[in-house]
Amino acid sequence: MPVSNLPNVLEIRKLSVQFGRQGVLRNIDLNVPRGQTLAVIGESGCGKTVLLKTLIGLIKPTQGEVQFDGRDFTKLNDRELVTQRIRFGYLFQNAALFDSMTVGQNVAFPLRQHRKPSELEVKRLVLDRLAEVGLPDSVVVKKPAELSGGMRKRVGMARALILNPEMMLYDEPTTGLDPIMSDVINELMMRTRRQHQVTSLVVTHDMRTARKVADRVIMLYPLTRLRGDESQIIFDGPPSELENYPDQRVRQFVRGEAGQRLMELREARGIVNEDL
Ligand SMILES: Nc1ncnc2c1ncn2[C@@H]1O[C@H](COP(=O)(O)OP(=O)(O)OP(=O)(O)O)[C@@H](O)[C@H]1O
Repeated sequence: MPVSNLPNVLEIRKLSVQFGRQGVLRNIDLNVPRGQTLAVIGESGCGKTVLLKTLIGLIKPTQGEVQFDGRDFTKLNDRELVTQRIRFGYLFQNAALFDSMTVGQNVAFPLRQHRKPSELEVKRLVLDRLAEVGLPDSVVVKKPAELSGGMRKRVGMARALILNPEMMLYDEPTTGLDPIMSDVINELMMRTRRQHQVTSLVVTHDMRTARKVADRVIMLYPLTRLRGDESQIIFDGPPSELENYPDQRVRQFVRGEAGQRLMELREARGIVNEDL
């Protein structure tokens, strides 16, 4: 069955997030079918990470609902949130490993926090997950500082997978990695989807990642520069439609062209036909 025919696991309704007087997200409506890999793109500061954090209750929305598997996350108390959050695996932007712990302790951390495993079970699961992300047993005793950026991301991924999440959230999974290591991470995300049948949401600037791993892409636009009350999601479709999409803000973003943005900056500064 095509992924799009599956029921929604995530339903976001009229979601708005505001910090003081700064509006970041406005009236976001989004349904994500179970098993889909959705990439969220958009320029720096448009609210991609805020969206991700709001989904798992790390940020409270000003308005709206986030239904995961039929449960409104915005209505849960802190204790319920902790229990529900283990259904998500979160790969943070910089892998966010604990520097003072070994790799083994980092990967085992969620397991020890939320279950009561025997030491034998911990060892087996940690080594399994590390093998799954292509890391040898020998890294278990190392500290994160001794690893390369790509290895740290993979350790972060092993940790995110240790409790068998239903949904994976990736925040800039390839940022700061060379093209080969980025592709290793892309392949791992695809394998994780196949092996664990997870739904995935990938926040990324990396168009290679969006094109390769996603069934569907949404592009968010910064609220401050939206025209009137148009939707903040200015693109929603398969990656193949990005390149020639009629909205030039989308085309220029995916092609990495500054055109529209330069014009807006010139307009804001009252400059016409001049270099910035
Ligand atoms: N906890 C917070 N308190 C106040 N403002 C915040 C908070 N978190 C994010 N912001 C603001 O919200 C805006 C959107 O931030 P966000 O991190 O979601 O952007 P982004 O699209 O993920 O950018 P990038 O691609 O650079 O990571 C920024 O202006 C940021 O300063």
